[in-house]
Amino acid sequence: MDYPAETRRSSSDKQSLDNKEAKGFANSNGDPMVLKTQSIDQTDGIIDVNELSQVLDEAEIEAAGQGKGTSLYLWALTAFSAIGGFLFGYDTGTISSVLVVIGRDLDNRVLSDGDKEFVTSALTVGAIVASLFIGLVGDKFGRKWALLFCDIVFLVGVIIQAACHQKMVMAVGRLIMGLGVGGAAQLVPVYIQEIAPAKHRGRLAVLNSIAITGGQVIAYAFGAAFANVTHGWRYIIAIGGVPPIFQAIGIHFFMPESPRHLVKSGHYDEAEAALTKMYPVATPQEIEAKVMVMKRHIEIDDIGTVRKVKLLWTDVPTRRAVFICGALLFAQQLSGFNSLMYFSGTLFAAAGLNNPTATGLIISGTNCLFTFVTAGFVDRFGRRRLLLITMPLVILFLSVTAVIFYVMLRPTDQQLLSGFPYPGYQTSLMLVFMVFYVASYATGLGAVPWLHGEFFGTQTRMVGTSISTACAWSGNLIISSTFLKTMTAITPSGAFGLYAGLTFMFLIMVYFLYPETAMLSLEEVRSTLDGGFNVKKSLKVRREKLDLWKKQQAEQKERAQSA
Ligand SMILES: O[C@H]1[C@H](O)[C@@H](O)[C@H](O)[C@@H](O)[C@H]1O
Repeated sequence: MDYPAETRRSSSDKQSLDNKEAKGFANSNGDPMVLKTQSIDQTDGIIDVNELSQVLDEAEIEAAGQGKGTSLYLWALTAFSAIGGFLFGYDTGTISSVLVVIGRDLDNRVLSDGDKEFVTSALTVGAIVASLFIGLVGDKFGRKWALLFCDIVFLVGVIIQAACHQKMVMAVGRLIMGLGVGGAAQLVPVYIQEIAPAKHRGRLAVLNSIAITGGQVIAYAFGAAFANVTHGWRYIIAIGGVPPIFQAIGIHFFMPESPRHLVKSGHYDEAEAALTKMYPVATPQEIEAKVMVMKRHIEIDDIGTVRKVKLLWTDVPTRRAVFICGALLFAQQLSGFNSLMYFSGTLFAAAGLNNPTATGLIISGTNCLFTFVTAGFVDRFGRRRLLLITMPLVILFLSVTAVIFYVMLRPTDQQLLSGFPYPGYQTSLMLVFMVFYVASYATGLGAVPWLHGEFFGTQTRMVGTSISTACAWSGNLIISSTFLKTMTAITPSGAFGLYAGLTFMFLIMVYFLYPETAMLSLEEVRSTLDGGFNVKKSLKVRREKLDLWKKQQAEQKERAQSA
């Protein structure tokens, strides 16, 4: 459809434009974001598009046509793009099992702790690099083509690793794979957030976290299955080549571009078609309104890469977003979960558990299972509340694990010695508390920080999330490259105690600075950071929205009953 300066609407549509009133925050200029109490009935059905998008509450436009739930197509699309998350999980998950069974296959010698950390961290370095540039690729060529690029890179990384015989070649393969992993980690949540309706945005985005953690479980399962197969680790890695091929084909034939990107590149018809499929109960007018709002934003947004990057610092609310999102993703990593993800095989083998890879499966399985809990609660319950409940539990269970380690390792002078007969009940107790720790991590810190795209305006979403994603991978690098050495330097109990202390520090930050974003439209979320971190205000707006939503639900029910 051509978008003329004027759009004709039916009188019932006009009615629905009357007396709009929605409370929001002040924008960065200090103007209230109350959008808007104004009648345009006098326009005899002809509405200027700019006027229209100013008159309509953008939150309402975002909500328009969503019906009772989210369309099957939207779920399918989210699940399909989350294959990127699955690859992130699978490729970070395989290393633990690979390191256990790799034996003398590289350079014809057993890998040292340093070698293991080196090979493990190579992927993370690649991921940091990718997260810093993939946002620009996604902005220029579109989210889906950037994701296709990641799939190709994944494949190259898989082939190099599965065929390698030297540590250095393995590291190069992991570095290349890291480019794909980091790219997907950055693109997929943003793509999902851009297509998702406000009410279910959290849940849909958490689907990506489920894919990540599910990928890790499957990596462990294959690890266990191939544990006794000669050169089984090569098969474990090679299997990871299947999903990128599948996704690449799907991207070509089925996946629509993010409507926002389509509008940006002037493909209004395609944007409309994509939105119509995503919101099957929306009227053509509602779809039009959505496209118009996007168009208006994009006109304001199109400011060039250098200015966008500058805005990360010069625009104060955006700077706050970079800080809070980067810090939370950093906190996620410094809570130490990936030390278990990458090294639980090595750790449990040293502690004397018979099947270390299967034990790792318990860890990754718990992580995945509890991410479903997040999906169930993140919108209704709120992101902030989930964090404030689960982070103290993370601290508690990490501390208990530290104490158990302390007691268990007394006979070996606080060093974990492979082959020492540690009492079985102590090792099992350690496993139990690690499982509690992982469950609380997965319900909050594991998934919520990946909703970071919400805090940025469309201008800065890609570059802003690039920075916070890079913070996640930097934290990951710190943990993966130091965990084994930290355990030697400050003892295992010291290492887990350290993670507990760091999480405590970040809990204080969340309490004072992390606003609630559940139920708010992307625009409202963005404005929560105007003039401060506005924690109290965000809670108030969320409560109002929730009340309104409940009221609407009750009215709908009443209408349905009386009909
Ligand atoms: O959100 C994910 C998830 O928690 C994964 O299990 C973990 O390995 C990643 O590092 C994290 O970013």
